Amino acid sequence: MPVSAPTPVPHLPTAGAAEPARADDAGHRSSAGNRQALDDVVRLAAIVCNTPAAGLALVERDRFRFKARVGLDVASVARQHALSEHALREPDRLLLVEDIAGDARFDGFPIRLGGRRARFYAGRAVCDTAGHALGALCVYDVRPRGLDPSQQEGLGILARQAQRLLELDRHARERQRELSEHRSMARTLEHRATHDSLTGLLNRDALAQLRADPAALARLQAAPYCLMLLDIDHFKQVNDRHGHLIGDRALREVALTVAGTIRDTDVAVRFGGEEFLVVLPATALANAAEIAERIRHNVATSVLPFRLTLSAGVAAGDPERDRPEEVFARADQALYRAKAGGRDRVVADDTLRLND
Ligand SMILES: Nc1nc2c(ncn2[C@@H]2O[C@H](COP(=O)(O)OP(=O)(O)OP(=O)(O)O)[C@@H](O)[C@H]2O)c(=O)[nH]1
Repeated sequence: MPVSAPTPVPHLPTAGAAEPARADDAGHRSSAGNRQALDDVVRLAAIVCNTPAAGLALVERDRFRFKARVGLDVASVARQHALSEHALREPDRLLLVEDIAGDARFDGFPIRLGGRRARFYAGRAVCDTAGHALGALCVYDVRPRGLDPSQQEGLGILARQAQRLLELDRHARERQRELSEHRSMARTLEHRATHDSLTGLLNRDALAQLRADPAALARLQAAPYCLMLLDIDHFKQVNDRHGHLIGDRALREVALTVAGTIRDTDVAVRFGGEEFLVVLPATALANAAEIAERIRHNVATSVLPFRLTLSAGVAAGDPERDRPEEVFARADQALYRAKAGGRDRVVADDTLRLND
């Protein structure tokens, strides 16, 4: 069979696919660099074999989808009509069909090049490392013809290169997946380390981290700022009368109420067993006391099967003048007065005004 005269190889990418090319959706996603390298392999196949068209067709369910192509009018072919299906059956050999029209097995072969039916096909299977066929590297022409031995060898070499590139793609995808698993694991661990598992609020370690970070501390202490301490009343009795599970439910209910009442810029911490600390940046004492009162009211009217109340102490701080420990001590003192005054109430620290 004579080898045809040189046919110009069109430039990539080829326009006019019968079906939009979606090879990257086929689980064969490539990096931009690898995509270019696969395009190069396909173009080189056309140059080596001196054909106007070439493609890397990968199996995607019941179709072959062209991962890279040059000179072809279609983006995919049904497997039942694809010559590459025959190439896969003998992956160690080149499938050479010198005249497609002359072979009844290939009736209905749909590949077209620049509007003309393909008459010549040569394809070499591309397999994964386990030997499973992934698809085929193929060349096409509009005239019946053949390939000389060096062209056949060249197509085989390029099929191996395509296989290497697809393997690199797979490794890159696996690394990407591992990386995203590690990131998600790190996020989970970080969340566990900084949040109370029962209520979902921040824990004391998280508060310590915020205090150790100058930028975060400055945000929390934006003047005037307040500290609020909330402590459930007679919580021991709740546990004793209703059991620890109901006690836990009550804690979650209070945490939800706190989280749902404060602003996004406020920070709520489960500070002890049944004690919560809220930092309210840029909040005046009267406003913080109002928020505490709202929390107290919402908890007292919550949907628990018994009446639950809490006491709150609120104190204001000035970052220029007060150390956080001093503000905390004043909020704690106010909480003590709320408990001593009969519980189910909010007490705002007034020592600052007295001292001023
Ligand atoms: N169910 C449950 N109970 C907890 C948890 N953490 C702490 N507690 C309980 O909270 C109760 C706190 O009791 P106390 O410190 O005596 O205070 P109280 O009964 O609330 O009394 P006052 O604060 O004086 O009103 C204890 O019984 C703890 O066992 C928890 O995670 N779940």
